Amino acid sequence: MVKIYTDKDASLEPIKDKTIAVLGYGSQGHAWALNLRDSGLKVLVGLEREGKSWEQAKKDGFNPMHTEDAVKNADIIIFLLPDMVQRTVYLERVKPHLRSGNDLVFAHGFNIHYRLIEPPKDVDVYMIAPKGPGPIVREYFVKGGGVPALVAVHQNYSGKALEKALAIAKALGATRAGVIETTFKEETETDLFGEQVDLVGGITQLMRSAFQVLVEAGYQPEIAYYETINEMKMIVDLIYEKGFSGMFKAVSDTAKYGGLTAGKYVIDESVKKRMKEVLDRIRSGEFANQWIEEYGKGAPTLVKGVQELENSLEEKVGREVREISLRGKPKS
Ligand SMILES: NC(=O)c1ccc[n+]([C@@H]2O[C@H](COP(=O)([O-])OP(=O)(O)OC[C@H]3O[C@@H](n4cnc5c(N)ncnc54)[C@H](O)[C@@H]3O)[C@@H](O)[C@H]2O)c1
Ligand SMILES: CC(C)(O)[C@@H](O)C(=O)O
Ligand SMILES: [Mg+2]
Ligand SMILES: [Mg+2]
Repeated sequence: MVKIYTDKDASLEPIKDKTIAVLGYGSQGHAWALNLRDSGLKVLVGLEREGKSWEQAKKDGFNPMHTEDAVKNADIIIFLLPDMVQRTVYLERVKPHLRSGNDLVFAHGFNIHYRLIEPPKDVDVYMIAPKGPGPIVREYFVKGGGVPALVAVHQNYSGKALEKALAIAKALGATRAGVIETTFKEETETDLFGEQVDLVGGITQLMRSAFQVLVEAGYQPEIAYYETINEMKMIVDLIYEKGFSGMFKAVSDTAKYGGLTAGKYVIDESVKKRMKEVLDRIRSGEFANQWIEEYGKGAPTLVKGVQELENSLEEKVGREVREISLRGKPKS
């Protein structure tokens, strides 16, 4: 059984007198800066320029500063910038000011694993990778809980890198749930795989395809939305809390039988075969190269895909239907 670190296995001691620079104030950045500060740590927010994130950080009571200034004043530097931005910021703003004994910290292993960032030998390099979106990392913390995370050490110059990773995980709230040790390789490859075939790519495509089939067959879009998209949350909440068997216990025998038979027909071995191809492309570095190239061209596929999604019938209908279903959701 894998070792799961919880609050009792972690102490803030190794980082309590350190200054921490959080670079970026987006999805993860705002959650980390706020959680670490609420845990009593000294946090600076470093940003490239004044703008939306800068204003938000100010509203949240930080005194945001330019990246170099945060780096010069920090012992621990946390990269919470988009993965494609981290290399340039590292080379131009972080590396020139790095001091022996600094810590470079990541929330995802992409830049280290694919060697976009190659740190000097005299710094610690480690990761705390939350297994959930940034806003939830903040929400759970505020409510007294925490989102689970993975920790990994790439370089242990001080000999204390794991203790410090666990300390940050504790300050983030992650050890209130559970933290598992991994490697940069395992985190990077599994995280990319999960978000591509399942969490972000797979689920969106599955729900949109099911919605489109019903609408194209003449059913009302609102009914199709309730059925194929809106109810997913309740089903996934049951899986989250009680596993697949718990979810199966909550649905009818008709749904069980139909689900078992049609599910395997739709998501068949050919889907698994393509999932394996996706994993191969991640492991070989082909996906990383493709994404770097796409980003270099201004990310046209990403921009077009998001626009298409935003203008889709399912999003239009969703905006109306969500108002209705959120009205019914109990406030917690
Ligand atoms: N989003 C998540 O929930 C999530 C979950 C786990 C791990 N991660 C990892 O956390 C890291 C941060 O991801 P995120 O989704 O929070 O980032 P994000 O896209 O929300 O980051 C936005 C921040 O980066 C700044 N930024 C954006 N473009 C920039 C540019 N060109 N130059 C300089 N600064 C720029 C913005 O001002 C903002 O402060 C990544 O390594 C990601 O893989 C994210
Ligand atoms: C929240 C996710 C999908 O788990 C994360 O990996 C990301 O990249 O945003
Ligand atoms: Mg990810
Ligand atoms: Mg992830």
